[in-house]
Amino acid sequence: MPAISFQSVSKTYSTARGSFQALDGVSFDIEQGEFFGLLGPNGAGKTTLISILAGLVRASAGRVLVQGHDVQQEYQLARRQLGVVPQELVFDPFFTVREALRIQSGYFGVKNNEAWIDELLASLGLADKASANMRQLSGGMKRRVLVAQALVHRPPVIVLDEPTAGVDVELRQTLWQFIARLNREGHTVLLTTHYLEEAEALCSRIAMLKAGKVVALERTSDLLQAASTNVLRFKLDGALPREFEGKARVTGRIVQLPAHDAHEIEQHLAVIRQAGLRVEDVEIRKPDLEDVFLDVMSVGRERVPA
Ligand SMILES: Nc1ncnc2c1ncn2[C@@H]1O[C@H](COP(=O)(O)OP(=O)(O)OP(=O)(O)O)[C@@H](O)[C@H]1O
Repeated sequence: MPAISFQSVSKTYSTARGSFQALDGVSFDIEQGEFFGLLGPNGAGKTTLISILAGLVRASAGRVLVQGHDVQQEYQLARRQLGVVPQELVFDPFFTVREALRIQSGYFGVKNNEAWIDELLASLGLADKASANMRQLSGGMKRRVLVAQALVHRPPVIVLDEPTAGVDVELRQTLWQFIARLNREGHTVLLTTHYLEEAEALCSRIAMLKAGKVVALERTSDLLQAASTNVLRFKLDGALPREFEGKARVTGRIVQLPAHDAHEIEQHLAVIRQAGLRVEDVEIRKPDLEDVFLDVMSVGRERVPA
C-alpha cells in the first residue's frame, strides 16, 4: 500500500472572472518510507494538492488516499495519518508553547503525551521556550512550534509545505536533522520547497508540477544523471551580452550557462571577449537540481507525457 496515492486529481476554483483550473489530472503514488519532493514554480498547484491531501480543499475530480484511507470519505482516519506543517504561520497567541502542543494532542485523542512533547521541544530547540507565550516568539520559533504541532500525534506521513521559507541556517539544520531522523525511523515525508539545494540533498524522488500538471516524476539521481550538459559559471564585470539572454541563469554578477562540450565553452568565452567584457572565477561544474528544474520548466522540455 502506498503512503499517499493521488489518483487523477483535478481542481477548478471558481473566481470572480469565471473558473480557474489549478490541477489537471495529477496521478502518482508516494511509497512507504520515501522522502519525496514536490517542486514547481509559484502557482503550479503544490499548495492546492497538499490542501486536498489534508482535507482542507475538495478535489473537483479524482481521489486521494493516505495509508489507504480516502481523504474525503474517511476524513478522520486519513487526517490521523498525516502531520501537516502549513506554509503560513497560523497559531493561537494566548497559549504557551507547551499548552499549544497539549491542545493539539487532545485534538487527536492522544493521552499521556508529555514524554513525546518533551522530545519534540528538545529536538526542535524549543525546550527553553516551553512556557513562553506564542505571541512572544520570533517568526523562526513559531515555525518550530508549527512543526512540533504537526508531529504531536506521531503521524506516519509528514507533509511539509515550504517549511524553511524565511528560516535561518541553524533552524534549517536542526529541522532537517530531525525530519531525516524521523524518515530513517520509517516516516514517509512529502516536502514542497523552492530551495532546490535542500530538495536535492534530502529527497530520493521528485515530482515537478507546472500549471497543474505533473511534468517530471523520477528518482533525484536519475533526474541529475539525465541532465547531460555541464555548466560554465563565471563572474561578469558588465551587462549580459544579448547572445546569452534566455539561456543564462543570472544571480547578481554570477552567470551560469549550459555548456555541452569544450567547443561550446570556447564559443561562450568568445562572445564575452567580443563584447569587451572581463570574467573572473571561471569554473565548469556538473548540473544541479536547479539546472534540471529550469530545463524541465522551459517550454517543450517536460520529462513525462503531460
Ligand atoms: N481559493 C482560490 N481561488 C481561486 N484561485 C486559487 C485559489 N487558491 C489558489 N488559486 C490559484 O491556483 C493556482 C495554484 O495555486 P497554489 O497555491 O496551489 O500554487 P503553489 O504551487 O502552491 O504556489 P506557491 O509556490 O506560490 O506557493 C494559482 O494560480 C492560484 O492563484
